[in-house]
Amino acid sequence: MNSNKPATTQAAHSARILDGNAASAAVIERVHDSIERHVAAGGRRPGLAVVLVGADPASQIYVRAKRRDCERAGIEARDFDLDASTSQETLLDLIQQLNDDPAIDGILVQLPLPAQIDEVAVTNSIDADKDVDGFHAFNVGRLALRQPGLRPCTPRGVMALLSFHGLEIRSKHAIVVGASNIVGRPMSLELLLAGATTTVTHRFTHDLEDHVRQADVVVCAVGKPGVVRPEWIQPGAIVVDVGINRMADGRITGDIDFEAASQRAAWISPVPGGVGPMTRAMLMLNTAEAAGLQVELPYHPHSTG
Ligand SMILES: Nc1nc2c(c(=O)[nH]1)N[C@@H](CN(C=O)c1ccc(C(=O)N[C@@H](CCC(=O)O)C(=O)O)cc1)CN2
Repeated sequence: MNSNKPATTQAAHSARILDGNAASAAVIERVHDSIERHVAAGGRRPGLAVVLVGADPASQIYVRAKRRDCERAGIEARDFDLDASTSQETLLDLIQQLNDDPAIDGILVQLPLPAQIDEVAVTNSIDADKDVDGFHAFNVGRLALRQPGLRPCTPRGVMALLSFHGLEIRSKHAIVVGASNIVGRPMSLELLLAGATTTVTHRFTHDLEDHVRQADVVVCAVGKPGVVRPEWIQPGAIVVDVGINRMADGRITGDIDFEAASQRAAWISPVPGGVGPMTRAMLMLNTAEAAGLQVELPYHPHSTG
């Protein structure tokens, strides 16, 4: 070992990790505590209907994990696994039964649905008070009008992940890359609600690079590896990667090169282990709230306005 080597090499900067596994475990524990207190006091255990249509491999993984989360949280999961050829009418009939069932507090229909079924018709057929995915037009409207009710799980999970790590968003310039109904649009509403100056980019946006370069907070939800290049990220930015891309070898990766972006960002969420577990934890939280329970959270939610 050469002890005379000049100490000129600087340690490479590495971002701090937005740890979705730790944050989600903390939320699920609080949901569990609240439910067990309620049940010990003679209350009914919350019930979640978990509906999977078809056998999409990714959906099967997510639904299996959600059913496991229900066990951890003390929520009664009722499983409905329907054939890929199920008609829209059959699915709407099932949702009507679940809407009318007093033992069911939340209804989750895993997306995407097979092509013969209209997703909008299905999500809007769920009783808005049981809409634990927060996709019903009424619940999205509430979020838009600063009267949040049941909120979409992924955007709520991103906000919870930031809060869990003590990150303040108010007055920051945030960019949401991708404008899907499930993530991008409600994500922009969450950021607005938290007081961020919010830009949403989408497939018709010119000069994505210019927008990303100006952002203090980058939330990327496209589902395309490399869509945001690491060199566009402002030094010290917060990077939240919502993308989940399955590689040929079975591994999953996000939309942004994690190693390279870590050299510039102050904080970054990994894939796996970032937003995905938070999406699931928010489903548990929404179900407890739909059942009328108050859950004391392990973080201070962003103040709204
Ligand atoms: N009804 C819904 N459908 C879909 C939603 C949703 O919120 N409600 N969102 C996405 C997928 N999604 C939720 O279901 C989801 C995505 C990822 C994860 C997750 O736990 N990811 C893990 C990795 C899991 C793996 O190995 O693949 C991680 O990132 O660490 C959970 C849920 C579309 N559909």
